[in-house]
Amino acid sequence: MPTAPVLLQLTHQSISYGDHRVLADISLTIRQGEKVALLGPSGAGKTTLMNLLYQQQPETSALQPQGGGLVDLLSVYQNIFMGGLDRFSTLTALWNLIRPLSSARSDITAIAQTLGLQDKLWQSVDRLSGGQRQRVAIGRALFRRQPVFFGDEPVSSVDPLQAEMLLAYLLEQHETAVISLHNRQLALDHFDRIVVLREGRLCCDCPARELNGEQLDEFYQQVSSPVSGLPGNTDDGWVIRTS
Ligand SMILES: Nc1ncnc2c1ncn2[C@@H]1O[C@H](COP(=O)(O)OP(=O)(O)OP(=O)(O)O)[C@@H](O)[C@H]1O
Repeated sequence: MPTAPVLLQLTHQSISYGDHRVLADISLTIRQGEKVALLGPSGAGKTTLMNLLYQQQPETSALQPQGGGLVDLLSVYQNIFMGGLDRFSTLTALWNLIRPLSSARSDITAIAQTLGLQDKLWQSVDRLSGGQRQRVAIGRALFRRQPVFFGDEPVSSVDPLQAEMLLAYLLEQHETAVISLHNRQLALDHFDRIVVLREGRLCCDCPARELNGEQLDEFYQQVSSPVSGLPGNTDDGWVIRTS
């Protein structure tokens, strides 16, 4: 089978805030079509890494930042519409604020229905629950209609059943995805590849089928990698690193 083209690539990349090193010597290649889960303890550098990757393909990507990045005083409809702003002229977008465009309206209504938000379409998002707000942010990413999805804990505020369904839907709707999660089982069940960061370093980059929950749990506890016994190189060209 031919190897898919490289979509995103970092080579020995480091990032510091002042004298605080946040990412250290990261080399990472993501190919078209890959579904990559990004794991690691809080503060490990996942958001920083995701932003770095997103900056390589902003025009063809939808980014769902941590917290959603919604505009509180606008409605669910308007927030979802913002995902597609690039496709409309400024005048059309402004007009849409006053009177929703019929074409966008039918698309956004369909997205809201898929996300169980049809009853909230005209409500301002500051009156929604955390899980509902997160679904609006997913709707905005879906309306962006791009092949690549970056999600920073995109389903952390919804209940476990919804999290499974929404994650599966997001992965189905995007050709390539990089998603940070704290739920290790979701990562194992839904992704091809799992990348784990610890203290700004890559400590695991491995096909999901070669990992289990206990190994992933240990990344949150131990200094050394629990998969150090696994082969260093796989047929897919992924390298397992130990911290
Ligand atoms: N703008 C900033 N200025 C200074 N330090 C920052 C900034 N953004 C992040 N950091 C620091 O960089 C480190 C990595 O942060 P990052 O948000 O990338 O981690 P994370 O793995 O996504 O964490 P979490 O799982 O809690 O969201 C943290 O120590 C954080 O305090």
